[in-house]
Amino acid sequence: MDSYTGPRVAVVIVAAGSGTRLGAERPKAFVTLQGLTLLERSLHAVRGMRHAADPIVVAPAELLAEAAELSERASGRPVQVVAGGATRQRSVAEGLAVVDSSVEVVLVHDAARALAPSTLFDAVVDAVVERGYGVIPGLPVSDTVKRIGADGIVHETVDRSALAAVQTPQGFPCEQLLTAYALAESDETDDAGLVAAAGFRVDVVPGDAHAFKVTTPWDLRRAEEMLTGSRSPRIGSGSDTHAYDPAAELWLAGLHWPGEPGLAGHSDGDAVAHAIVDALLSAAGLGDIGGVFGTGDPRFSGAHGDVFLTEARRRVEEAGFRIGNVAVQVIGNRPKLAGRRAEAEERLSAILGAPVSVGATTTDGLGFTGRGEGLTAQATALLLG
Ligand SMILES: Nc1ccn([C@@H]2O[C@H](COP(=O)(O)OP(=O)(O)OP(=O)(O)O)[C@@H](O)[C@H]2O)c(=O)n1
Ligand SMILES: C[C@](O)(CO)[C@H](O)COP(=O)(O)O
Repeated sequence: MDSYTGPRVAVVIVAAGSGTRLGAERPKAFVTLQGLTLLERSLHAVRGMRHAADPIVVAPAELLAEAAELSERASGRPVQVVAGGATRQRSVAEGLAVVDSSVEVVLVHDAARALAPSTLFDAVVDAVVERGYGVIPGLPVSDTVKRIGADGIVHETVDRSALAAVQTPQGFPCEQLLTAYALAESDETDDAGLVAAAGFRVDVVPGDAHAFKVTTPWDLRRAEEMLTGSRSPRIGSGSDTHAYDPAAELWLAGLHWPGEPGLAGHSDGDAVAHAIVDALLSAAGLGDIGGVFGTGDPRFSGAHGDVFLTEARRRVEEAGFRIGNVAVQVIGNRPKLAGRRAEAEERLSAILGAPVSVGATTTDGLGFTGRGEGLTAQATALLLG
């Protein structure tokens, strides 16, 4: 952003935790939420900021390469990625170690708060600039809070009007945060704790309910539901026609059909797969198969349908969609699909991770399909946001 005249901002995104309470197969920041990892979603929020901000990603040492690739894709440019430490505080310190000396405001953000909106990041920067000290987003505590003993006995009710449940991004003048980390003696669960311990003032500003931390499987489900409900479903349609080529092998609906005349084409001519790819891309607003894969690209010469379907799925998921279902109809005299319909549906559903139904019809001898010159497939795809 050449015309940007605001403060120089860096956002340290801590993504090096293991996510033991989530219990997923991958470290939490690398778990996907509607097709994008928590880390990518956090980076999208940074990218959407009104303020120009440089993200710095702190990732598990063994996932540095993957983190760099995801970060570059989500940010549209190379991103500094460093290895984290054993605690959140150590990980933040590793990120701060590479903050450029010209940076004026540093935000520290949990990758786990993947749905925190860009507006919250901007509001925190604005408040830090206006006040000249640290600010943290917080929400009022709505439950009654009790102080309890180790034995589970309730000792007292805590005055909740004096409490806030604090979130990230937490923002600070760069120098104050660096000083606090340099002086750190205690192990705090947030950055504001260290900054306050170093003697600097920190204020709470209004938080955002979307900035909740994905900690448990229940939180992940809640995040999924919020995303599903937040975008309208989208449908798309696609069709593909190929002439029969008796000299070629037939590949259709991801299956090989020995003894049947094949279909002519740059790839394997699988009209069913290609129609589905077009339906998926159109539903996501990502163009069409020719634009995405290009018939001139030698990588796709002779490629089977699963190559195109897998890449189309990756792209729609990367765009934040989940495939709801796909329906496809084959129009032509051959092959007779009925005997292998279930097999075709199973194969296509496995590739797309969503139900695919396959039907077939003829055209009563009319047109090119009726004359047995070729075959058409028409597909409709539903994407959920
Ligand atoms: N050594 C650590 C621990 C945590 N974090 C990051 O700090 C944020 C908040 O931590 P938390 O939600 O507690 O994540 P985990 O430590 O991964 O979770 P758990 O305590 O369930 O293992 C997360 O984005 C996490 O990736 C980190 O970068 N390095
Ligand atoms: C920084 C934080 O997200 C603010 O609420 C929180 O303290 C992190 O806590 P955890 O102990 O790492 O779960």
